[in-house]
Amino acid sequence: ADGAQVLLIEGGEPGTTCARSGCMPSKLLIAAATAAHCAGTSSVFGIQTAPLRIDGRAVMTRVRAERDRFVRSVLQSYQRIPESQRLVGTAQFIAPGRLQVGDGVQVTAKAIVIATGAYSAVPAMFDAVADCVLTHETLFERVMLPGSVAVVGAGPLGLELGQALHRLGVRTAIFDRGDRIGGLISDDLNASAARIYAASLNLRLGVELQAEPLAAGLRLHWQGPQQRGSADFEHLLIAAGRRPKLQPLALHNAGIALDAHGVPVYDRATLRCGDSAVFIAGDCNHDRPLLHEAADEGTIAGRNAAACPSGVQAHPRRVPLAITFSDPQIAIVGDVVTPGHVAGRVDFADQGRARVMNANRGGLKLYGDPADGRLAGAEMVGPAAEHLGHLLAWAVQQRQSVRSLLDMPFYHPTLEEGVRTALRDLCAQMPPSISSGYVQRVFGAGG
Ligand SMILES: Cc1cc2nc3c(=O)[nH]c(=O)nc-3n(C[C@H](O)[C@H](O)[C@H](O)COP(=O)(O)OP(=O)(O)OC[C@H]3O[C@@H](n4cnc5c(N)ncnc54)[C@H](O)[C@@H]3O)c2cc1C
Ligand SMILES: NC(=O)c1ccc[n+]([C@@H]2O[C@H](COP(=O)([O-])OP(=O)(O)OC[C@H]3O[C@@H](n4cnc5c(N)ncnc54)[C@H](O)[C@@H]3O)[C@@H](O)[C@H]2O)c1
Repeated sequence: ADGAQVLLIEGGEPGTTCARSGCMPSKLLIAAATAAHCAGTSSVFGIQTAPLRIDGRAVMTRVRAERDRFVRSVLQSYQRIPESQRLVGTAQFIAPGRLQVGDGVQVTAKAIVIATGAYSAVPAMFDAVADCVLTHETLFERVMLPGSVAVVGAGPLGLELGQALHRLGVRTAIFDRGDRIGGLISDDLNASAARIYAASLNLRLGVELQAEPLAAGLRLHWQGPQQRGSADFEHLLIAAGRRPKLQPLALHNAGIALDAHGVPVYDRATLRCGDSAVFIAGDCNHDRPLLHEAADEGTIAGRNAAACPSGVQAHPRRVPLAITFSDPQIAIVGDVVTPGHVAGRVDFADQGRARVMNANRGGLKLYGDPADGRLAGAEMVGPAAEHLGHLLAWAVQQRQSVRSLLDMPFYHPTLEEGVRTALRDLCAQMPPSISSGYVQRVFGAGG
């Protein structure tokens, strides 16, 4: 990188979390689940299919075969790194700027980048049923789909995998001790999402759990302000958050400050830990644990490590964008929390194209800054949120105003017309100096 001599130290299975047990196998499972769901719900269009039969072994065979292809492709890039620049073993600091790798080799470096990822945290309360616990690291290794699964956590991971398993015929229930779903922030969209998902999933929010082992499987008890119950399951799928994988690094020897959770204190524009020559990138810094952010951070940390100490630079970061690939999808874009920002909305229940597709569920909320008329952020649960989320993120990053976005073309009949409805509503919430004079140009129905 940038002329520096580099050594890559890998302590586990190379091939990345994304390809091995994260983004790619989860999307492969979701693709199978979507195929089953479409076949099972086609009667709404007047199309009858023979009784649906899901071959769990064939589903898992395809998931693993395609997953292995993605892993192989990562490994090919890894193997293109000259052998002299790769070291296998778990790294730990023994002094600032000095690492021990595995049992033997010691490495001294002018700068060190920590990019050790994260791991699924299995709460200690499930120790008694440890034999029944699945995580994203073990689920995709299975040859068959499980018979029944209780999913702990309704964040992006629990919602994606829980819904996919349900659609593939696995008896599934999703539990969360909080009341949020898929990372949604606004109360009204979150409540609407919870209603939508609860209509098809056994979704239990705001409950505390207790698990007891059975001869085969486990019994799960749940209790919350409005509900209590128990049921037996073969497995628990833990989707209760991922923690930075920092423990093996012995960071107390690294000469850097740590926060209350043991994560290095660092600057998110440079990824540098204090004034040290240590940089931290990806899931292990617990900031934006997503693939495109981890890749950006790797580049920034690598460049700055090569230039350290005199040439360390602050790098601009992209507008936040997070997508959950559940159905309906969830997208969160930019700034959705600043007090004083105004919001415009659309409900997809009556949106033309969404009704055509029988996907008329959910809503979109756009946030704008009344001081300058700029689109600041968006939150959505609804059809094609992965695509609309991108459009909105690009608009936010380009600092587009709501008025300038309303001047863009909107084809008919499209889901984008729903975005226009929300933009119009947002424009109406802006002060007259920004909203007045806007002429609604309506070509055709829908939207
Ligand atoms: C089920 C699931 C679905 C996901 N879906 C998406 C998605 O759809 N879109 C998205 O953007 N993100 C998704 N993510 C998140 C995404 O996978 C991660 O943000 C990304 O893979 C993080 O990359 P990383 O390089 O930080 O970590 P990793 O890929 O985990 O790499 C860390 C590496 O460090 C090695 N290591 C750890 N400790 C040491 C040590 N002490 N010494 C030496 N080596 C060490 C590990 O072996 C590993 O190879 C998903 C995650 C999960 C779990
Ligand atoms: N599409 C995507 O980009 C995607 C998909 C899956 C995962 N991921 C990434 O993977 C990481 C992990 O995802 P996640 O959904 O596990 O994390 P999360 O922290 O977003 O959600 C975890 C959920 O588990 C709940 N929880 C924690 N302990 C619990 C307990 N004991 N009982 C009941 N509920 C409990 C929490 O209240 C929370 O809602 C995230 O960083 C996410 O960004 C991304």
